[in-house]
Amino acid sequence: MPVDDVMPDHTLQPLKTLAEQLPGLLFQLHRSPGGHMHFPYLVGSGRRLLGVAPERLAGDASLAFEQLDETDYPRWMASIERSARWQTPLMGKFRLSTREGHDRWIAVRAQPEEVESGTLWHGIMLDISEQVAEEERLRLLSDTDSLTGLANRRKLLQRLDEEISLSNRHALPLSLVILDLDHFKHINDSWGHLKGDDVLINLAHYIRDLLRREDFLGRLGGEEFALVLPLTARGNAENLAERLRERIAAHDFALEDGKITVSMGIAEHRVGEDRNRLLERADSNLYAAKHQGRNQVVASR
Ligand SMILES: Nc1nc2c(ncn2[C@@H]2O[C@H](COP(=O)(O)OP(=O)(O)OP(=O)(O)O)[C@@H](O)[C@H]2O)c(=O)[nH]1
Repeated sequence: MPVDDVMPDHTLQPLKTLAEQLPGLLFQLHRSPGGHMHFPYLVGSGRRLLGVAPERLAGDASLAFEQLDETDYPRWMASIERSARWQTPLMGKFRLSTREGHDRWIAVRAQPEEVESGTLWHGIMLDISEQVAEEERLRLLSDTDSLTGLANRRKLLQRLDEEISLSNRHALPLSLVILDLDHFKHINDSWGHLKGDDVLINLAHYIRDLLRREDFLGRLGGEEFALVLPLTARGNAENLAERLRERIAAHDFALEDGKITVSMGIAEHRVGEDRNRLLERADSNLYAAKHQGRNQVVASR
């Protein structure tokens, strides 16, 4: 039953004024047993987000649902079905593409009621785009190394775990490369810590630009980086690492006559192997590369 029918006027007017201040809208959504939906009641400034005149939505809700992102649409239709069938609250969020071309995130919470003519939901939609953007900013911050802008250790290990689980499930090749700057202490000592930082930043960007999109580069810590190479067997990882090593040794990092070189240890994941064992094997190959004179790639163990 629409709100206007049950509320006295003196209560209704403040409610409407209040709703106009909401970053969203209050609504009733009706669904007939045959599946036709319409919005008998819509109030609040957020109505304009739906991009369709409320009078038209009063006859046909599908005009609003058509604005949903193509991945959200089937999900929401299924949620509405479920909520009607089990009389459970309808809740979640979806993305709306507005006419101005910005995506907005809308949160919905609605309670279904069985009525003679089908199901009637009473609910609220709120524009939560700012909160979602803030969550995304914090997520990025917690995943990013602040000096180089690469994935940090936490994110890198998380990605490695995901790739290991894919590799275990589908027996797909996966390689890990650990890359460490040679004699970096000497660079800091000779040119200062700030220059050392510049070298780390430039090296990170230089390597990233040489990689494919599927390859994942992160900073493990200090002057140590790691490359996760999905769908890459040891031989191919070795070719890539060798190419990187040569390019880095030839690159001008603006250190007057100083050159930058790197050592790398490679390990290809073995089905069933856990992350720590894989890291240990790559690390021990890196140690061998350092021990054998640096500026080289080792993939043997
Ligand atoms: N500028 C700068 N230096 C860092 C950073 N993190 C670690 N370092 C320095 O990296 C150096 C690492 O030194 P070592 O572990 O002795 O290694 P190395 O001198 O590269 O020698 P090898 O790895 O054996 O070739 C130390 O001087 C650290 O202070 C950083 O974020 N910025």
